[in-house]
Amino acid sequence: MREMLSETYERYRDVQDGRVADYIPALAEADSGWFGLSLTSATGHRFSFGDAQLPFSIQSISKAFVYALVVQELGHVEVRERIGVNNTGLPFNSVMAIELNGGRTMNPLVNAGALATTSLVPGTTWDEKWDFIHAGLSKFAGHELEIDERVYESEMETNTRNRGIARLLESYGHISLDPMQVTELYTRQCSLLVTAEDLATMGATLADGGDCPITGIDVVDPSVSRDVLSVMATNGMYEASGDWLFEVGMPGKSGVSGGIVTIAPGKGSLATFSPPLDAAGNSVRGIRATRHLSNKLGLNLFASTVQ
Ligand SMILES: NC(=O)CC[C@H](N)C(=O)O
Repeated sequence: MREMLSETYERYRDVQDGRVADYIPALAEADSGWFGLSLTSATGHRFSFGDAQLPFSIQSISKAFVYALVVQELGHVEVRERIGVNNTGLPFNSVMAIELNGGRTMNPLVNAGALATTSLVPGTTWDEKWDFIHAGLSKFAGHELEIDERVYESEMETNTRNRGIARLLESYGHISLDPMQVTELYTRQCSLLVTAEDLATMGATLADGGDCPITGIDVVDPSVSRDVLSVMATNGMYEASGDWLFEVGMPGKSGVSGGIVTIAPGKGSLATFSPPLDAAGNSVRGIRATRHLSNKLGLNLFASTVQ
């Protein structure tokens, strides 16, 4: 397996396409050459190559895991009614997606739906809500995750658009907490530091029906994992989710710092890290490497044979 990861690394390391995100100033400092691959099986075996132990802020990938924790608390009927499960067909930070849909969010994996999902986190104070998110995402990863305070401050200074989205949802009555508090919580969850190895473990927890294969801790129920994976399949790569599912054939979730986590249900998870992004905000090397490994390992859920 390690040879297959190293072959994939060599195959795509020289790809020069894509641009490192710079709308959050601290993210612009990333090296465009960073490239890491990690795979964790549902039985807890791990294989890594390249910059798989380099920490980066989790960004949008946090949305899938906070959604899991909220569905676990509130149940999938209520969360589906409130947040939705359909693709917007629009960029991740779209305001139009709200306006075109009667003031409602469409799904939990773009900013509007993620802010609304974070507003449903249990707890009476901001600190309690934050502890819930922090402890929950750490359980998925199998150890306590740290915060990148620099990324947090940098995004807090520039996240006027997300504050606007939260305020717009408030105007429609579709957010369950003060919009500024929600934006802070959401920005903080996006600033948690992970490595590709952590992401692969988080994904393997979903692949294994909610049990972390490294610690054995039961983080969410199997029915919650199932819901999260279906929402990742339809929305995990924003408006490019159809292209992704067509090419890779597995649920995945990306973030603007360059991470992608992909889940082979029942089998395990593959995580990639490479900062240069395409126009939709998905890692260019990450997409190519995952597509290649999906084909090589026969992981496409829609394929009957290895092609
Ligand atoms: N696509 C992303 O990873 C976006 C996350 C980022 N924190 C934002 O809200 O803009």
